[in-house]
Amino acid sequence: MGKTTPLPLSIVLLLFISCLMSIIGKLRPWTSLLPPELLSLDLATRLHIDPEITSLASTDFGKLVRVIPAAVLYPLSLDDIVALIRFSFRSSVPFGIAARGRGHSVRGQATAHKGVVVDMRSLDNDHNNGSRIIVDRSSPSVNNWYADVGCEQLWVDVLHATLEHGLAPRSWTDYLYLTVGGTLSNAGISGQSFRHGPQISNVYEMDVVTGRGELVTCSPQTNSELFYAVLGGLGQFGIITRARIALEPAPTKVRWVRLLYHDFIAFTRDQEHLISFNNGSEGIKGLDYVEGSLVMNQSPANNWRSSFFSPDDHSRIISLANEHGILYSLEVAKYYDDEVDGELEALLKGLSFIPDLIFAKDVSYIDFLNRVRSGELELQSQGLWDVPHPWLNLFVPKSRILDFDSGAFKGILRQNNKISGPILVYPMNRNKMSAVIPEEDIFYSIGLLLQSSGTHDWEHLEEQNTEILRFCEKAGIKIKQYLPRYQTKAEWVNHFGPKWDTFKQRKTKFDPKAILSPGQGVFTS
Ligand SMILES: Cc1cc2nc3c(=O)[nH]c(=O)nc-3n(C[C@H](O)[C@H](O)[C@H](O)COP(=O)(O)OP(=O)(O)OC[C@H]3O[C@@H](n4cnc5c(N)ncnc54)[C@H](O)[C@@H]3O)c2cc1C
Repeated sequence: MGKTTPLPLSIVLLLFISCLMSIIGKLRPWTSLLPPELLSLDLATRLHIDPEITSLASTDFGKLVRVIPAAVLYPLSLDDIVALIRFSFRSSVPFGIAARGRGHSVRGQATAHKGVVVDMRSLDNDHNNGSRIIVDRSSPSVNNWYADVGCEQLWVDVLHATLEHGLAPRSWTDYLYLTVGGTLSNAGISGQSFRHGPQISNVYEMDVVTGRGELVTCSPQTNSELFYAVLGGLGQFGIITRARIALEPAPTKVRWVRLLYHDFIAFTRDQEHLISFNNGSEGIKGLDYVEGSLVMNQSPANNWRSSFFSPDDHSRIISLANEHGILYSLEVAKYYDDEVDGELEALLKGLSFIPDLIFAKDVSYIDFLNRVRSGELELQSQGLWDVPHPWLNLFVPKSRILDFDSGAFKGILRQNNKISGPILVYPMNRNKMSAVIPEEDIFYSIGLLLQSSGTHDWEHLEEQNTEILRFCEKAGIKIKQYLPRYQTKAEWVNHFGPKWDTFKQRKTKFDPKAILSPGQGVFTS
């Protein structure tokens, strides 16, 4: 055996110091940003400070901002979330905590500067024995059928689990790969909202961990203030861990129809007529889904939201859009099991779409609800999904929608010709909506779902958004933003309007140290 020579003392010392430096380097975020006592908690092994992990949690689908947290918690159970919030609440220097669903916000709403991001998806683990979606249809009344759902669950998984019982939620988002907790913190809107209200209007009960670290069950009957605060509450009052979602019998098929218009007045008149038959009013059951979108040069009729038209129809529509500058595509759906022709014909009778430009197809209920997924997968395969998304979502009062069309659609968007992505426009009823909306019975949801072609050229789309907002301000169009991220307190106060005082009082009650969802920027700059 060869003789081993001991390393010179200076090298041993050097190695020791470099090891120490690397450990201190790793610990630095703890010691400098979070109280070191956090390490003594049970959950410490599930708190990660690795720069690769904190970097992933520093941005979102929008790819417009970057806010680095001190750590990311991968909770094993609700106890971890309770312990973390309680710790921050009791600490002399509380730190921010943000629940992160899928991080599909676009302006850093699920981030926590120097705080802790809680990766909610990790609750979907073996520890919970796959019991995070439980369907109950034991009641004789359909109005009492529900699913108890963990808020880290994706809506697509809720759909599959409930369909096994022949049931499904009533209200949806267009895209299903969003978490239940994430959309319930905003509103969750789509073409069903005119009829059933947004997703936040279809919840019976929730479990919430408040900013004091207390786990509370709330409903319209019990702890109702917390219940109404949390739904659409931008994550400001508590982390939702379970929601009881209203269900209805699921249909098997959907007749999906698109009607094209060149006249915006006729288009909106028909949309408003169609949403007037909601929930059996005037003895007619009405449609199950009503939306609409613009068709123009850089916003083609087929896009990632859905490739509805055949190639031949698509070329025909594009050449007509070029001729008119803009076309408007009214999109409706009627659910059914056996027969739909007569009922649908009666509903669409007398509408003023361009003769012959009506297109229909029959699809399964699942394929209809999950219609955006194939477009997403295609963009992903082309490397065009993970690009900046400077989205702008607005609610515009019905009385000013024609002015909005002239100034924003026919004016700014056409002149700039910078559009790239779907542009949605569809009406909703105030009486179904509890989120922040304009002061009118009917208002339009406008979604400018734009994306940049590369990673850096999004500024010009953002300038266009600013131009649209300035136009509304100058023209006195009292819009409300959906999913906003304001920079100043004055803007938030203006956003909430008369609801601001209640919002603030509830914050003092449920999260007095302003720990939760700091990325929204409502109570933290
Ligand atoms: C492709 C795409 C399509 C979309 N389509 C629609 C649509 O049709 N309709 C619609 O309304 N919206 C739509 N959205 C927007 C979507 O509703 C929001 O992005 C929403 O935030 C859901 O995303 P998320 O689950 O990733 O939540 P995140 O972005 O992770 O979180 C959003 C906010 O909620 C908070 N939060 C997350 N989970 C919880 C929880 N359990 N408890 C309390 N607070 C929580 C976060 O801290 C953050 O402030 C779409 C977004 C994308 C990217």
